[in-house]
Amino acid sequence: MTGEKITTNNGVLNVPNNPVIPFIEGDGIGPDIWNAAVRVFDAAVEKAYNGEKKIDWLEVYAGQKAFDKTGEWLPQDTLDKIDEYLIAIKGPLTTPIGGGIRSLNVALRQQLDLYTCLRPVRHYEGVPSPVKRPEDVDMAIFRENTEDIYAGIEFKAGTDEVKKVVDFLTEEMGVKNIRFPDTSSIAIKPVSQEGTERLVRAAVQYAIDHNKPTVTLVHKGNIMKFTEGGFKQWGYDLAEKEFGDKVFTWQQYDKIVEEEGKEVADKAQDDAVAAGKIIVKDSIADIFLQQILTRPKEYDVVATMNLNGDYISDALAAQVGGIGIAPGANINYDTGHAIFEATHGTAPKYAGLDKVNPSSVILSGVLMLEHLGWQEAADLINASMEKTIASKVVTYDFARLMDNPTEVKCSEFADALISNM
Ligand SMILES: NC(=O)C1=CN([C@@H]2O[C@H](COP(=O)(O)OP(=O)(O)OC[C@H]3O[C@@H](n4cnc5c(N)ncnc54)[C@H](OP(=O)(O)O)[C@@H]3O)[C@@H](O)[C@H]2O)C=CC1
Ligand SMILES: O=C(O)CCC(=O)C(=O)O
Ligand SMILES: [Mg+2]
Repeated sequence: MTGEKITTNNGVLNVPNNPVIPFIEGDGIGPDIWNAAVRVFDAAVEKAYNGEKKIDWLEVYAGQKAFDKTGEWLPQDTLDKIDEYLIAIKGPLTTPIGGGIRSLNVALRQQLDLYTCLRPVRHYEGVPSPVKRPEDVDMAIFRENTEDIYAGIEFKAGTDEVKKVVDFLTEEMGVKNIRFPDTSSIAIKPVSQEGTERLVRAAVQYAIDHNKPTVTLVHKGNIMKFTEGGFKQWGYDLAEKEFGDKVFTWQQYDKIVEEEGKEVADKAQDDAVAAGKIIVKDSIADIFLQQILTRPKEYDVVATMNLNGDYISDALAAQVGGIGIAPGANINYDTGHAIFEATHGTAPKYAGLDKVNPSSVILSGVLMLEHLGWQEAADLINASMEKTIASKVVTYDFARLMDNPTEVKCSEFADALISNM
């Protein structure tokens, strides 16, 4: 290992020319996409900086590969290394359904307290899409990454544990509406003011930094009044308290309507827009899922809880070509820790076939390069991605939706990206 550590000073990253960056290859299609992606990253960095900068990749283990080597699915050494080197990148990891280990992806986010899952969604010209105007989709999803039902607090039907929970709820808390108490599993959904505030703070700051006109708080607060409704309330309060005259919220709008009438409120909102303030609004999750299809232009930055964010990110990805091209990052803006990762999973039926689209992990790497301040290398990959797709050289997922494509393998798509840089 010849590289140096990335460090942080008062929230500002200090990136050496040869940073050590840990990577987790991932399960299933992980090795296929990682082997393609790493060549693209190295080529872009080499070309952008003429050899002055170079990433020193450090493999760390999680998932099946870790288990085969160490008998553990998520070794402490992996967490320690990411903690030490601050920035990492990973492929997808398998989570069994209905039993077995809990998600390693979620464990990494929780144990390193990577409270923001940032998933920007935009269209690359030429990418096939099921909607008429995919170019209207340009959103950044801020998904809370440590709370909600992803906390994994669940009690299985038929166990002594769930019986205790049901007895406590019915006997001590006066709960009368567990429909089938003897055969229910129970899950707990913690959503906190602190968790909400740090996520919404990051989302509004992102809107300011990236010149985005709106932030939308997405919730199901009509039904889950204190968790999802709390998220909405704490989110609005935080925006008003910490961002003052940089924002105008729908909560402020409603108050003006109540006190001075709708005309005055409309004028206040128009004035706020004219003054370049960010409009902070909210939407209930079900109608939001309709409106991102019918009126995507109305949404820019989206702040939401863990489960909503998981659903919304795959749904939005579909509108711009699917999860094969949807990048993501898990970030703690306070400590500087971040793990960049594809939005999709391990797609086991394609594992080892050198077939799938590596763009999701490649564009996650682009987010990482931007995060490091290596914009020139990020720009090279973005431009090459656009050029390659425009020339219809694509993997199977895009090829099946295009007229006259040149379908290439995962590794060949990486070759094309490199030669088009
Ligand atoms: N962050 C992570 O590590 C994540 C892990 N997972 C885990 O992955 C496993 C499998 O999950 P599953 O729900 O099947 O979802 P996956 O995302 O693994 O795959 C579902 C489908 O999405 C398409 N797809 C996925 N990746 C690509 C790609 N790179 N290029 C092109 N198409 C792609 C394929 O569609 P088609 O069949 O149409 O070709 C695939 O069959 C589970 O264990 C799950 O828990 C899931 C999500 C995230
Ligand atoms: O951890 C998993 O297996 C799934 C996670 C997931 O779907 C996501 O983060 O988008
Ligand atoms: Mg998901």
